[in-house]
Order: sequence, then C-alpha cells, then structure tokens
Amino acid sequence: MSIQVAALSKVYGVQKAVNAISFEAKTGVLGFLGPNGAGKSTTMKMLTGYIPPTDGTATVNGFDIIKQPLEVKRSIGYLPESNPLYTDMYVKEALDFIAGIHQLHDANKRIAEVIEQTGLGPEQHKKIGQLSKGYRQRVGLAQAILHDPQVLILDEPTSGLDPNQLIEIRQLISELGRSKTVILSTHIMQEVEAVCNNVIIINKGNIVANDTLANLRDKNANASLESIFIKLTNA
Ligand SMILES: Nc1ncnc2c1ncn2[C@@H]1O[C@H](COP(=O)(O)OP(=O)(O)OP(=O)(O)O)[C@@H](O)[C@H]1O
Repeated sequence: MSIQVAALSKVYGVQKAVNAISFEAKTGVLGFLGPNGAGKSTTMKMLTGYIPPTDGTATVNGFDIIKQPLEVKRSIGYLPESNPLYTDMYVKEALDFIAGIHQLHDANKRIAEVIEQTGLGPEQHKKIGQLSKGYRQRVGLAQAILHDPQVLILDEPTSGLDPNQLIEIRQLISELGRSKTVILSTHIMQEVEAVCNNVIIINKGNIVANDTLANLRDKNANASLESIFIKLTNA
C-alpha cells in the first residue's frame, strides 16, 4: 500500500481541522473531496511533511512521515493549492533547479521528457512570470513529477483552467494514475467522474465516505456524485 494513514489529527489552536482520520491508497487516482475548510489541504500538508500532525501516523511508500521525512519527500511529488513558483526563472531553469535538488542523473533528458509530458513545449523558453495560469499549473505539475515519484499529491491542480487545458491536464493525471498513487483534491465533480478510481469525502475533519465511485452510487440509489456530496456533507 503506497499510503497508509492511521488516526491522523491536526489541531490549530483550539480548532480540530483533521479528526483522527484513517485511510489507505494504492496505485490509481483517489479523489479527495470535501467542502471548503473540511481539512483536505491540511491532510495533504501532513502527508507531504509540510506540517507535523498533532496526533496519529502515516506512511508513504512504507516510510513514516515523522521518522523518515527525507525518504517521504523523495517518494512524493506535491503540487500545493497555491502552486508557488519562482516567477523570475525561465521554465527550463526552474526545472533544472528542482532536478538539482533531487540530484537527478541525466537531468536534461528527464526535463525534456517532462516538458513533453506536461505540454510545456511551446512555452518552455518563457519566464514563469510571463506564463498564463494554465501553463503555470503545468510547470507546477512538471516540478512535482520530475523525480518520477511513486506518490503524487495534487491539491486542486485544475482550478482556473480553461476547458481545453482541463481536458489535457486530466488526461495527464489519468495516465499518471496507471502507475502511481495519486491523491487529487478537487471541487469539480465531473473531474472526479473523469479521472478517479476511488473517492474519499471529508467533512469537518472526518471521513464520511471512502469507496469506489460505483459503490458510492450503488449505495445512494444511483444519485449523482454532486447529490451524494451534498447529502453527506450536510448531514
Ligand atoms: N495555519 C492555520 N492556522 C489556523 N487554522 C488553519 C490553518 N490552516 C487551515 N486552518 C483551518 O483548518 C480548517 C481546514 O482547512 P483546510 O485548508 O485543510 O481545508 P480544505 O478542505 O483544504 O479547504 P478548501 O477546499 O477551502 O481549500 C479550516 O477551518 C481552516 O480555517
């Protein structure tokens, strides 16, 4: 199992943002859904080692997020919700910088592959600050997959993309999900139906559904995912 989460909690001050959640994820795309403020980004930040949990444990690729943070970071590619980028760097320069951090051998070959995979070709000679939002998302994705990690954590990777870009990025995420474990946070139900094998719905820090899409529909009289989401997060 690529990701195992056991009773993971995060308390900010007096607020419990994530409440002892447990789940597993293996190869494929796991949709991580929930209303604003449900605890999705907080969970992703704990799994990637950006913030420590208050309680509980998790392993990524068999590595403990608290005891083996470097091994976890080597195994994981992370696209944070805010997609922070070095806007003064050229696309290739930024990828080269990330390749250096990961000490990749044959970096130029890998950078060329990732530019091709993320469709950055036509814009590769620009500075990141000159790119449109969709192309910046592609740079964020390219950085996340550059070291060919087994696990990808993508926090709303398609927010703000136009319909053409949406289709291309979703195709890429589906392709990645054939060989990797991908956790995808999104508010777009159509996207979940297009790319996710399994779905977790989180509400107020608690998991309220963890199933395949087909099972979720079966259990809810074949209702749309949107209706199921509304029912489970307003209960
Ligand atoms: N650094 C922080 N300090 C205090 N509270 C925080 C902090 N980060 C998040 N929270 C709170 O924790 C809760 C969960 O936030 P989180 O960002 O994980 O939600 P989310 O499910 O990702 O939401 P969204 O869909 O809006 O991105 C929210 O109530 C939020 O205000």
